[in-house]
Amino acid sequence: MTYSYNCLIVSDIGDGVFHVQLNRPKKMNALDQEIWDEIGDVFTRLDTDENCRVVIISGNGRAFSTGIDLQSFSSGLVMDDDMDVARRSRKILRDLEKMQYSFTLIEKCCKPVIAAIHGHCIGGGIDITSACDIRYCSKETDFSVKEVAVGLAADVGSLNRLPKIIGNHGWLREVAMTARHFGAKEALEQGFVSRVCDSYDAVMAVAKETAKVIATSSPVAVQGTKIVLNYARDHPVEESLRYVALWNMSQLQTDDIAESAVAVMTRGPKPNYSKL
Ligand SMILES: CC/C=C\C=C\CC(=O)SCCNC(=O)CCNC(=O)[C@H](O)C(C)(C)COP(=O)(O)OP(=O)(O)OC[C@H]1O[C@@H](n2cnc3c(N)ncnc32)[C@H](O)[C@@H]1OP(=O)(O)O
Repeated sequence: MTYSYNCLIVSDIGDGVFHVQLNRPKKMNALDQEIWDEIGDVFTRLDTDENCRVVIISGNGRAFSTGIDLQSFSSGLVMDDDMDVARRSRKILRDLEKMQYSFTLIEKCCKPVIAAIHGHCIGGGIDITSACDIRYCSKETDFSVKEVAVGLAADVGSLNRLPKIIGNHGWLREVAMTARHFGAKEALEQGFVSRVCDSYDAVMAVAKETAKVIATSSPVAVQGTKIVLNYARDHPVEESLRYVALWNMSQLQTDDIAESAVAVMTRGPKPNYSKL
């Protein structure tokens, strides 16, 4: 599969690891409609690309992303006067759900997605990274759940996913209601990121290391783990136990288990697992 986009750079960086770079560096990867649509498209395709086992997402230039493109957002808010309230509202609903779904496709992609964050990660940048499986950042990263500062309640994932990531709801409500900026140290303390590195290059190096370990493991096991963890996050334990049992009813029949067991028992190298 070839991946060609206007606002994303997508590269196969080897060992089953793909790198998706947000690429509007002059606008600090602010999110206009085009990049929004491209994010949805690339994760739909990576989901079924059997050469891809893990994805790293990062930003080209000075930032991961400074959130919604405020220029195109404000011009998009000028509504068509010919529409009545009902029709205008239904259009807004459709547009919002489409925008939400682009980021939900990151979560739905059965390949693990690692966010390598640097510079600024603001508003929509938090929405994107909240939908990722693992978040690392560089020590100078500036974070903000900024939506309140631009007059809206965050509606494309932050308010929905952050409470599932961060245990300290008082802290979360404080940063979401004040739009206060916070740094890498605080993001680590609160569990939003799991590692802080010295620079963008160092974050990418650590992300690649983790990605490689995951990519050389059984894709049946890794993808099943993501799918089951997503389910467990949103359902009671009893239901998710049933779900994993039904899932593994088929997935335990994989050759990967016997191959893995031999490698573990003989302390041999990891097997070359078939693509999935
Ligand atoms: C329907 C709703 C769905 C989703 C809603 C999401 C809400 C959000 O995302 S809220 C967050 C909105 N973003 C912001 O508030 C950040 C705005 N940017 C800044 O505050 C600053 O750019 C900065 C991040 C503090 C960096 O400052 P500095 O280092 O001084 O760089 P600049 O000169 O300001 O920026 C360089 C260049 O990028 C353009 N730019 C940066 N961010 C955005 C943006 N979000 N939208 C549009 N353009 C942006 C900036 O205008 C500059 O462009 P020039 O052409 O060089 O002027």
